[in-house]
Amino acid sequence: MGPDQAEDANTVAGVGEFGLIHRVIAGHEQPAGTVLGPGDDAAVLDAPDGRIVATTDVLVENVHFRFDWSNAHQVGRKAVAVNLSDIAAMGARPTGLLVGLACPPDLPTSVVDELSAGMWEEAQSAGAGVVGGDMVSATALTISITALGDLGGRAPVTRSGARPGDVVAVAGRLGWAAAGLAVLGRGFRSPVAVVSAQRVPEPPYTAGPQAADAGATSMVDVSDGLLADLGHVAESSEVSVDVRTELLDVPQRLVEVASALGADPRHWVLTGGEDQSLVATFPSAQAVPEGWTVVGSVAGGKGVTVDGEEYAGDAGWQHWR
Ligand SMILES: Nc1ncnc2c1ncn2[C@@H]1O[C@H](COP(=O)(O)OP(=O)(O)O)[C@@H](O)[C@H]1O
Ligand SMILES: Cc1ncc(C[n+]2csc(CCOP(=O)(O)OP(=O)(O)O)c2C)c(N)n1
Ligand SMILES: [Mg+2]
Ligand SMILES: [Mg+2]
Ligand SMILES: [Mg+2]
Repeated sequence: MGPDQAEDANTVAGVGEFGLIHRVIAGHEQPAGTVLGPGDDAAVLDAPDGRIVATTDVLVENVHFRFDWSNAHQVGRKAVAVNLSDIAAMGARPTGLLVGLACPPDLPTSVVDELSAGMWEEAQSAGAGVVGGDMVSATALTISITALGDLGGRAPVTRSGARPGDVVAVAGRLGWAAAGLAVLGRGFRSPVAVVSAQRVPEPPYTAGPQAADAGATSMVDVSDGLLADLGHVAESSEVSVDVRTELLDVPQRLVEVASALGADPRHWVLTGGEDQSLVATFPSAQAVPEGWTVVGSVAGGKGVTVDGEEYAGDAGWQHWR
């Protein structure tokens, strides 16, 4: 760090580790169930049924977000949303978040403030709070979040419970964030509906516990792409999954954006990540709760097909490819 950064009270280096921690832990009311929030060596959360769900996702600047595409508040919301969709995908309700922030020294403190505000907004929308974290120096802004959730006495819905004869259903949007990524990647900022979806996903948090209560046999959130994430269910459950395109909604908005960009909207719906929707399997169509749409079925065998055929393109996002 140069002396300039240490002296500039508006950068993270100027404020220092503990100054930064004070900024983010003050001024928020913890939800009921948080016995002890940030400030001690660990947080304490009530876990009435004695079982806690825990998950971690890391976001790195220029890999998961760009500040010329999104502002810090939006990035904060997204960082929380991608974690809380994993909690929902187990059939649980989010309770608390632990936020690891690795900041370059010249990062303005205003960015940390906005990130923190966005995180709190998204957390509170799902009934959770930020109960702790860590602040360190780094060369690239990195956000590592651990989310905790309460199963409320439910059995966890895993990736491995799908059975031949089950139906596959989706709650939430598909393809919107991918359309937004394509738009932003070409230097455009509109249409705002798809760009907003890329900036801040809208996971159907309550649909996770709802599906669990309805007897979902397996569930996963769609972070990498419907086909890619169903691939994890198929592998873990030792079944095959077929997605029927006649059951898949390809929204008019996506059709329009795709036609402007010369892209295939169906490809976004099938393989686009980052909408953080939920896909689950249910023993029958009658068991599928309101708000969920049947998109396919489970059979014996292996792998994921579309209309009975292997999909020609990539099934979803993979790092280092
Ligand atoms: N470094 C790691 N150490 C241990 N487990 C890991 C690590 N990275 C990923 N996992 C586990 O591998 C599984 C798949 O990870 P991932 O594809 O990131 O899931 P998701 O898309 O739900 O975030 C998860 O159970 C995750 O906790
Ligand atoms: C700057 C930028 N480039 C590319 C993307 C697209 N992108 C980055 S990560 C990702 C998939 C999901 O992220 P991952 O880290 O795999 O989350 P997980 O599956 O573990 O939940 C996608 C589609 C983006 N959001 N921002
Ligand atoms: Mg992950
Ligand atoms: Mg997941
Ligand atoms: Mg992934």
